[in-house]
Amino acid sequence: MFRPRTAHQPASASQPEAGPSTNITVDPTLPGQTTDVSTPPVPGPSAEDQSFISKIMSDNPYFSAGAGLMGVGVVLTVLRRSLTLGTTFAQRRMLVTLEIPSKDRSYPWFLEWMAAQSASQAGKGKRPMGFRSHELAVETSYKQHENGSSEAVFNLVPGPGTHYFKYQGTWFQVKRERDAKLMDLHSGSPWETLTLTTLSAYRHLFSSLLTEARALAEASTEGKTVVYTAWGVEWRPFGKPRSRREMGSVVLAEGVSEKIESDLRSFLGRGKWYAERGIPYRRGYLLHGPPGSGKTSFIQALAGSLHYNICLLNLAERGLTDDKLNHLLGLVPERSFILLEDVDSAFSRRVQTSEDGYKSSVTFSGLLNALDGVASSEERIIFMTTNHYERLDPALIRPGRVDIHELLDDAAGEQAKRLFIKFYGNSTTVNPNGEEKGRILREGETPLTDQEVEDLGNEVKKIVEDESEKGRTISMASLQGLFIRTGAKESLEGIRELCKVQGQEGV
Ligand SMILES: Nc1ncnc2c1ncn2[C@@H]1O[C@H](COP(=O)(O)OP(=O)(O)OP(=O)(O)O)[C@@H](O)[C@H]1O
Repeated sequence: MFRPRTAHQPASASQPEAGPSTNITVDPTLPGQTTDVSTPPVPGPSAEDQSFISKIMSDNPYFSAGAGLMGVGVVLTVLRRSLTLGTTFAQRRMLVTLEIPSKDRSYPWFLEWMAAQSASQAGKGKRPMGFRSHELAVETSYKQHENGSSEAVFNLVPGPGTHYFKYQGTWFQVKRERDAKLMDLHSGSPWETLTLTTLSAYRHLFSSLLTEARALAEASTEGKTVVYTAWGVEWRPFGKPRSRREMGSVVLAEGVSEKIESDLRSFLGRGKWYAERGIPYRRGYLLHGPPGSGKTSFIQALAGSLHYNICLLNLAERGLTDDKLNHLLGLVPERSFILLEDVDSAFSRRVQTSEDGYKSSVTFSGLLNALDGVASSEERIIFMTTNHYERLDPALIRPGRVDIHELLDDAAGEQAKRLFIKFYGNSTTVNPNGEEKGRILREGETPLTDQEVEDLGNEVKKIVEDESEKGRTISMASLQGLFIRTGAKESLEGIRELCKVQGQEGV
């Protein structure tokens, strides 16, 4: 309360001085006045206030409930945190995970294995693996029948998400994750990862599971030749694996096939010998000759006979650069031939131009460097084919790059006879895929005796030789086409008609 100063009061006494504690003299007669007032530096709740708060806390049910809830929340948070930590710790100690990125070779093997498990369980009437999930993916494969026709088989496998399966009595979790942001730049497919988890004690099952998956993948290509083509900077199987072509189904001039095969067989397995002498471990073969003389068929048959696959490379492919070529030739799948077809069209004038005028970015020196493969000491078997030997640059076919040059020509008399017997003989015959089958007679055709086949074969030989003397030849591919279309006797006249002036294009 404001009071006016009285006359007897000294001015100094009535004016408070600055300071933490100021003594003010006031009229003691005034009620409610103290003689010594201390001004506290920080205002705070008085004892009265404190007792008020605690009273509210204890008396007010809302406040006490809130405080209780807060306490429960804190406890739960602590529990949850400890549980997470505990789980992580337990996971680290007790669980083991295996990551298979989509880049890895075992990735398609494992998916194929999962598809096979699913299919076999479904076949046994059980609920197939992964069916518990609502996220399925389809893995389509082809099944080839005895008669050569093929049928698409759809296998449902667990799609992206988490799934469980049992292997050798142990539960596994498999997480299939797809990263929408990450792309495999070369294949254009989304980046995927499979993470397998199981108990640490069963970690050894990972390797047996992957071995089983690999064996299954290999079994599907057993007896087949896989043809790979370049896909960006990696090799990808082209189409389904093909049945191996029998060596006997490709009829070459006397001794040619045996010569190449024995050279290759003696090269294989001599890596140490080459390494000791510092020679790059590679062998190059050039098969040249007119179209339809069996160059590609022979390479296929040779690959089949040695249980090799084929990496087919088209040098005129768009986007193929020196770097990519070098990379591809350095990453050839094991047990594979590299096949460069029609190398003449690629580099006949040291500039590679495709039919539509597209100029490849692969340079001639880039090809030579890639073929030499300075960086690689791995086994390399390179086959090249051409219809125009004379157009090839000598640098491309010099020794060391091409070790064996072999001409596969139009049919010689003896070759034509052997092919005739293969088609019309009673013991063995070949179908167009080169598979040896029992003789299938055409409608109204009477089987020939062995003697008749031999006699007709000799006639075929004579016709081909006579025509050849006149400078008229026939390709093996044309003979094959004729033998497929006509009966044995009619084919003789057909051969005469089909013989062309030597060097004429076409089969
Ligand atoms: N010597 C042969 N023996 C058996 N069949 C052959 C022979 N030559 C060609 N053929 C048949 O002809 C067809 C074409 O043969 P292939 O593609 O191997 O010939 P190519 O010499 O590689 O031809 P191109 O030079 O045009 O590539 C195939 O179906 C094959 O079975």
